[in-house]
Amino acid sequence: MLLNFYKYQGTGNDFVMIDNRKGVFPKDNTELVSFLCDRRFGIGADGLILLENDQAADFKMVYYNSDGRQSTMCGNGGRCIVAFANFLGIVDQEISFVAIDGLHRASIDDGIVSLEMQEVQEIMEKSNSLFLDTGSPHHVQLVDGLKDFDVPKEGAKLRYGIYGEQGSNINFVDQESPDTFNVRTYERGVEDETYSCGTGVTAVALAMYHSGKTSNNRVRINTPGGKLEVKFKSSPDGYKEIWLTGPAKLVFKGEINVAS
Ligand SMILES: N[C@@H](CCC[C@H](N)C(=O)O)C(=O)O
Repeated sequence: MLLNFYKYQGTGNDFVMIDNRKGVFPKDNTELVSFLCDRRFGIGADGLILLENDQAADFKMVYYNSDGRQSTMCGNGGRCIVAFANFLGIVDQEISFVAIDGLHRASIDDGIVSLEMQEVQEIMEKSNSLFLDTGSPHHVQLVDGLKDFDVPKEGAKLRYGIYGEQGSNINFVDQESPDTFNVRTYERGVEDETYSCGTGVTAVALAMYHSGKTSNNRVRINTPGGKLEVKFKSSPDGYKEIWLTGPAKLVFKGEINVAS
């Protein structure tokens, strides 16, 4: 069977995107998703995203990590599926879609996508890190020498060492200026460093504000794959109106032969 796909990337976090509005994709086929994401034998990506019909919103997003398993919310993937929906002509300026963590609003302007993330009520402070869930679980830790830090090794140690079966994504951070941070992320379910992680960048922005490293509620984040911005409102019961903004691009489209 020939499978049509589109390849998108959002600040270097890349995804196989499939229009599954006809509902023909075998959603429980972990092996197939892992093959499609394989960078040697398949298309290659950090994850795979299905665009599906939804009764209450413009569309539904189903996200898989490259290990082939469905996972929690993907911020960069959410920005890329908005660009994909715009390319397919199924949305206009103001967009809403349903993901595993609920309804999201979004907008797109000349390839730049702003995505509203779910509210965050709790940020856990540990001895040298913070932990919060921005749609996916994130460990946030300031480090010296981020540029040369062994993110795959140190990230795996923490992901498997202190976060049990569920695991967590691991973000290593250094501060560039009062409102700008550099971030490198080890991603659960990719089990390696990715060029960028949207829910991770969102977690870093909130964690840095929460711990007083910045007093700005509009935070710039540099990742190896590009620049993102997170703005938010702080309230007595947490953080809301959290918007993740950055580029999302179609790289290529194609078809791939898969066993039917
Ligand atoms: N790259 C994503 C995060 C995707 C989910 C994450 N790997 C997990 O399993 O928690 C993003 O941009 O947020």
